[in-house]
Amino acid sequence: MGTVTAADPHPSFLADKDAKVFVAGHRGLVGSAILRRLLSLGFTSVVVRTHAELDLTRQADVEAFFAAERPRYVVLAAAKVGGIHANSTFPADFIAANLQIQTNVVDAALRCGSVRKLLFLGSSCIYPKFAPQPITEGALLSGPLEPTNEWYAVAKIAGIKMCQAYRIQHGLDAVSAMPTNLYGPHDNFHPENSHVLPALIRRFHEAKACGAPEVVVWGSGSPLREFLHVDDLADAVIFLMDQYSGLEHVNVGSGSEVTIKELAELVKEVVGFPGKLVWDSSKPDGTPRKLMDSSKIQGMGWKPKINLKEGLVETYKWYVENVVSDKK
Ligand SMILES: NC(=O)C1=CN([C@@H]2O[C@H](COP(=O)(O)OP(=O)(O)OC[C@H]3O[C@@H](n4cnc5c(N)ncnc54)[C@H](OP(=O)(O)O)[C@@H]3O)[C@@H](O)[C@H]2O)C=CC1
Ligand SMILES: C[C@H]1O[C@H](OP(=O)(O)OP(=O)(O)OC[C@H]2O[C@@H](n3cnc4c(=O)[nH]c(N)nc43)[C@H](O)[C@@H]2O)[C@@H](O)[C@@H](O)C1=O
Repeated sequence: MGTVTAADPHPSFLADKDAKVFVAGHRGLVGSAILRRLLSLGFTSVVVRTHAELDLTRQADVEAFFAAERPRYVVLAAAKVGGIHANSTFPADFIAANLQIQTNVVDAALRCGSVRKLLFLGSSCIYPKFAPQPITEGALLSGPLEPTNEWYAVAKIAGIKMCQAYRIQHGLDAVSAMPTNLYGPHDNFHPENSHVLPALIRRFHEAKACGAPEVVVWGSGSPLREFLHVDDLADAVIFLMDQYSGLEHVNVGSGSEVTIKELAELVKEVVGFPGKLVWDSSKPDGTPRKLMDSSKIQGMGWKPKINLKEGLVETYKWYVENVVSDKK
């Protein structure tokens, strides 16, 4: 790690800490974790833009930004993201914004001529609804998608293919990482549009604060989900930026799964809500199970470090200190 060899005259990512790194989406769950990790590793020239400063759906603005900044490395963590309800309610936004953002960024990265490596972030929803478990990278495009998020999934599949096509035709070192369901500080805690874990943290917290007797949880409680703390994902992203240059995307998961019922019981315990759970069966369950096979990245040497209970305790503390206190 971090060496220059005769075969490859370029330093590795981790030996190139003064190079310009563009982290797109640096205020989101994933981008903020990657930014923290890069700064703690000693990267000195991380370039960021808020959505208001640079709308990545605007091709001309993205090209102008890349031509002016000429980054050497790009991590694409900007996307239109949401949970099961947001994905099924705003399909046009999810497919259009994501296709635009990723197409503009990957193409501009090639055109500006300075980019040595780009990492694109997809999601485990790219896989077929009934893919054999645990899901290997080879399951891509082997069956129909989960209907609640197929538009988002199609955009993410196009992102993987875009990286592959630009590698094959132009030699751009563009790699793709497919994380499982993520959580941690700077997550989106919106009551309807967020993912399940931040949604439940907020709902249990607010129910406890106002003395409500029960909390409503969506669906049947039976779907299984695999959760990974975003700091573990950030480590994996840095690891792949440094170590991986392949055509195929790479799964990034924790390897352990819980039912939504087990998750709800755990959040209830961590928040300290004394009441009961009520299930709203009018809400969709989504994919019954999506446990990823992460043996490819684990075989290269990356491993997750944070278990769900400790990650949840820390995330709830962050929520109370940063989201609840901001609302006061
Ligand atoms: N959260 C999860 O569970 C998972 C996430 N991922 C992937 O990780 C990546 C990041 O997700 P996550 O951090 O959760 O998402 P967030 O919603 O937390 O953050 C997304 C970021 O992208 C920015 N952004 C969105 N649209 C634009 C735009 N048009 N121009 C510029 N910036 C924009 C947002 O800025 P602003 O807030 O200002 O709009 C925000 O900083 C995505 O590719 C997602 O698919 C993969 C698996 C699971
Ligand atoms: C990462 C992944 O995330 C999304 O897929 P998902 O895993 O189905 O996402 P989710 O976190 O929203 O739900 C997980 C499960 O949890 C249940 N559930 C219970 N109660 C709440 C609740 O209050 N909110 C939410 N959102 N879900 C709830 C919910 O009914 C479902 O059974 C994709 O759209 C796409 O964005 C993607 O790639």
